[in-house]
Amino acid sequence: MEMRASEDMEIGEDITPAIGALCFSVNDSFLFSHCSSCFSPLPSSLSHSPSLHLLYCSTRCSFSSSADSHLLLLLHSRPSLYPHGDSSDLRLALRFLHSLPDLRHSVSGDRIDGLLTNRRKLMTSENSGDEIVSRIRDGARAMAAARRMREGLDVDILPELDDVVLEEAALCLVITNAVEVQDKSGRTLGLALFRPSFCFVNHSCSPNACYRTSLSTPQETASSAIEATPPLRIVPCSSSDEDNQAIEGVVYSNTVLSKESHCYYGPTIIVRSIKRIEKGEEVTVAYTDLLQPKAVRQSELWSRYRFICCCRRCSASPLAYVDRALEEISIVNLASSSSDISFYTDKATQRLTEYVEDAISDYLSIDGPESCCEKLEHVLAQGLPDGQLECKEGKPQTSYRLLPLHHLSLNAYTTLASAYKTRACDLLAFCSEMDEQLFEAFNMSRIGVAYSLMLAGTAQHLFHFESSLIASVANFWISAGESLLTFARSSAWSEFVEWGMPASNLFSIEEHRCSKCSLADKLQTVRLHRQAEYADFEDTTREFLVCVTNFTQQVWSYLVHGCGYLRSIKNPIDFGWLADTKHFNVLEIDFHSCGSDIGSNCGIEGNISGFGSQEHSSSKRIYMFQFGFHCVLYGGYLESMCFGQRINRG
Ligand SMILES: C[S@@+](CC[C@H](N)C(=O)[O-])C[C@H]1O[C@@H](n2cnc3c(N)ncnc32)[C@H](O)[C@@H]1O
Repeated sequence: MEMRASEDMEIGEDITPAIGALCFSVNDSFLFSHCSSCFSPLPSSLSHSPSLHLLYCSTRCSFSSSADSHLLLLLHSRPSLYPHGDSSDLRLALRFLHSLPDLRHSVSGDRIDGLLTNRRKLMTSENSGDEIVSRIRDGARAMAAARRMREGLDVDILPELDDVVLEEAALCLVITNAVEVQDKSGRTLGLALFRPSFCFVNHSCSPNACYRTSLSTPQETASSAIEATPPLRIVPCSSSDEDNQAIEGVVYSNTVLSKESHCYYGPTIIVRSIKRIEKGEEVTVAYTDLLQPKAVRQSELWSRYRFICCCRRCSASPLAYVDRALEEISIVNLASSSSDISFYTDKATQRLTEYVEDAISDYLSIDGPESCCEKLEHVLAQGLPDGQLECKEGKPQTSYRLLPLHHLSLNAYTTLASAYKTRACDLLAFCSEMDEQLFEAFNMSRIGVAYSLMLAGTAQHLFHFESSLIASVANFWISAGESLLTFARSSAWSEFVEWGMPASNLFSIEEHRCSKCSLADKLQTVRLHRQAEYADFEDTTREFLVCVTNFTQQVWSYLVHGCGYLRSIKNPIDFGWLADTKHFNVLEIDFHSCGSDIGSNCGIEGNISGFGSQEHSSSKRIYMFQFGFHCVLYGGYLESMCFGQRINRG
């Protein structure tokens, strides 16, 4: 089953109305703070009285009589029943089963009520050792026990595996179709199963659509019911008779769906085009993070959905540039036969992955951010630490380095941007006036800003080759912009700039409006007309890049002062030298020949006092502010393409 466009569509158009959820469930961690029915935050009087029962915000919401509350009691008294963590998918599967009017008529082949369970593929005997299979088995037994408990039956004797086929199928259906639901701040609150119009949309690693979820309370839903609803512009399609039979009657016509979607409250989902789509073309979304290399995407898709993606990007031969960039490491001084290359590359990649993951996990431990920064900067600057990869006897020491666009480098930038920010906040919490710690905190924020720019710049480069990366790029530019704005507005500047200006001067966007680009006007149009004009997208991007190239020249060396790895990056928004194929030869690549000068130093050297006083100039601060303003505007412009009206940030 798949969904095809019923008409031509431009970039940045909603292609479905708000599709309602069939059922939804909050994550375990929000059970006592959010309504189990509509996900709205609970009044503090309720959320401060921990209970083993599900909590609801109103009587209207407390209608559920599925076995989900019994499941919670059961898992609390017998945790060994389901030792796999969060139970929201089990509760969602129970709610789904409970919502079916007639189970006998709902099950058809590998589908329940038209939705694919994928149970046949997920539970085959050759997969029996997989983690997901034991999770489904244990989950299905716990669900069956909870259903027995609701019927008042004995739960001391656990049901046999053969007796939990329906529960197993419902859980497989949830794993195959459910989507995470976020609140306005981007926190994942829970899971939802949406109507078939969304569930029939397949995956691609170069998708032409994306989706956004939103939440509404019963009151908001009632008031929005009077608004005009956009049409459903996709239709289900299948060449299989079995599928067509199974979905008969469950796919709603445009009119019915338009009306019915307003009967729901809680999560809704809207699909939106991120590329031009022609009538009859399949509409696809991403089920996995598109900034991962092919092997990682394939492995994730296989373990959860059991399919091998054959999309345009995955089947490109030779490998698509973006995928090469995300996975290729540089090997310097490799003196071995060509047959050994892939052996060493695989081994080095495995070690680099372990090393980076280990460093990232340090972040959450006590004193973690500091050790995390040290390790990550070390691996970025120097590659695998000595002795991490055994070499054959007599071979010269080989160096394995991550290239700046490698997916592990991208993960490292994300973590470093956040770790430096955390370290700065921690330091500021303990320092009063101008002292060493204030300098250090300022230093940390500065490097954090530089890493967030690296992330945005590298993603922008990849986006040029793979336009479906738009949502990530939007997010990275907004984060980089927000970091720059916060840094420029920081009151610590007044300690360094002799003829400093008050930070309040850096709040007026109008005063600093750019005369060289039209980004601010573009976003204003989006706000006024609730729809952007994306026809001149390429021109807008070009204008933005011209402006930020200028800002980069003004502030980059200041931002990366004293940071060994970042100093080796000449320009964080120009990675054109990497796209030059000759540099991609794994044997030839050498940072030094690519305009980089990674030395033995990494991490921050010295402190801010090492700067000349002219470095902390008011003009630097203003450039920083204008740079941030551009990044937030451009990120907001891209975000409005992917998500419509969610352009409230900045
Ligand atoms: C949410 S459903 C999508 C609709 C589904 N094709 C159907 O028939 O109902 C997810 C399942 O669809 C299938 N699927 C999605 N994208 C696919 C792709 N690119 N290639 C092969 N199978 C895919 C997988 O079986 C996956 O578990």
